[in-house]
Amino acid sequence: MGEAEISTQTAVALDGITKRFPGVVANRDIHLSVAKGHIHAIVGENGAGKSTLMKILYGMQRPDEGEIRIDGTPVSFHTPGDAIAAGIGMVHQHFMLADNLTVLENVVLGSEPRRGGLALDFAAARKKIKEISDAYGLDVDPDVLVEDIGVGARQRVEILKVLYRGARILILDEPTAVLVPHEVDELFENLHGLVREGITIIFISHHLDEVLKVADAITVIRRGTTVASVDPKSVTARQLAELMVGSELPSPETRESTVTDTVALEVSGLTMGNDGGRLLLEDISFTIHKGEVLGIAGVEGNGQAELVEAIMGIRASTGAVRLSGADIGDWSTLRRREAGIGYIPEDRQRHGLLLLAPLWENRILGHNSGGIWIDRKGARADTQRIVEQYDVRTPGIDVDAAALSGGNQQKLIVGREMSGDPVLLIASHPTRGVDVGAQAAIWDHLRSARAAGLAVLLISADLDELIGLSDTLKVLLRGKIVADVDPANVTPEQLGSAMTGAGEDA
Ligand SMILES: Nc1ncnc2c1ncn2[C@@H]1O[C@H](COP(=O)(O)OP(=O)(O)OP(=O)(O)O)[C@@H](O)[C@H]1O
Repeated sequence: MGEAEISTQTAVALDGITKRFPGVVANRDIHLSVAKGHIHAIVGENGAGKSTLMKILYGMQRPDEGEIRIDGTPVSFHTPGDAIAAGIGMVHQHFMLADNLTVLENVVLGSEPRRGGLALDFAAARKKIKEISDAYGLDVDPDVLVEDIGVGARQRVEILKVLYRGARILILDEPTAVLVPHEVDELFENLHGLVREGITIIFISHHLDEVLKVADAITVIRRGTTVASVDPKSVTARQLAELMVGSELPSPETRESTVTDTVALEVSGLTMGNDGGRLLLEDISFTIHKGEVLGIAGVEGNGQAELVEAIMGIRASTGAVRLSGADIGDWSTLRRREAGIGYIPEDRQRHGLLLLAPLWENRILGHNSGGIWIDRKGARADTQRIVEQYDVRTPGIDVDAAALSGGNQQKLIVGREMSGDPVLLIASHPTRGVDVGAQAAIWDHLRSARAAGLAVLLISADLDELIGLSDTLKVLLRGKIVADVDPANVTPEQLGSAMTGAGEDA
């Protein structure tokens, strides 16, 4: 490739990017070239340096070395504002929309310069939104409240928002993590619509099958550096995973039931009131035996969070919750934990970790009765064990949790919650954000704990995970269990449609 050709066709060029953090080189001499109008995927293990690289491209972090060129022109970003001005937009994994505002208001607010209290020109904004959604085939109704639309539509609003601000290069951070299969297909259609109109898309994903399906080019990052650029047509998911890890992967285990007759958790008639006249949970009953994984499938926001909070005693509910036969309905959350409930929360940054505390202090989080006596030595030794056993990539146990990559934070939480042989593990999205190798390792840990008698309540948006791990599978829709599904005989597509209520009346 000659220089001239690169400068006319390359939307983004990263040359020799290096970024150091204390004890870690997050990016080491990265070279990446993204062709204009391509969908370019970035894959790599947890902690490989993907997010850091994207933060550098979006002006959230400054590189220590290296050059960024946009459409051939060298740029230097100090803030995301600089990146946005250069035509770069970022869609984060956690949507940043205000539920109680309309789509139009969400798109306009935060992107319109407010001069001297002038009213925003909503008529012009509506016209522009219409133009953008027509041009790119993004189906959104500007006048609905965001709280009334589904996850896939919210994501379209986020994309529209950055296009509205003039982005021509979109960075998407694990865009499919929260979507059900048909929404993934819709998203991919939308992405194809965007690139046809000359938009360039860079996306990070751990879902290698999807990457192979949608990407025009793939770059693999391993331990901070770019190790390969591959053509999706010429590799398999397994080969891609092996490039990420740098060695061959073990073969997955087969399914074997370990369900016993001993009831670990019994939930009966669990009901939680009222969100504007609608029950958040309605008459939920099930039992989980020792050695059993009970999976709950559902589109996010259908009562999963409330169910977990009710069982953990975080939110009030009626009905009964029994752990190993004891009625724990009146117990505090801490007492429930001490009685043997491990809890992997949905939002690891808000509820799972103290980001500004070192890893070993995070080991104690939620597991200490509040007395003044803290067993530092024990906590440190056990943190070291978790780091090794769960392959948490970190310079040490004294760094703050905030310094770990997302996937490594997750591995730390899983390791902590599996410590001390819990009776019951409540696992909300236990492998969200972890790479395929770490996911297989966490599944192995869960399977062997299950074989030793652990009962697991599994909530996950990853349908392969739900189907692969669950002994019993139930579908939660609008706060009710609407279907029992046999995990041995269901495809992700069938499960996906049960989750959206498609088979509800069948
Ligand atoms: N603010 C920070 N301070 C210190 N170290 C950091 C910081 N941000 C990232 N790191 C380290 O840089 C490395 C790369 O992290 P990064 O978040 O870029 O990985 P990633 O590939 O996005 O991982 P994941 O798939 O888990 O999200 C990791 O070792 C991480 O611990």
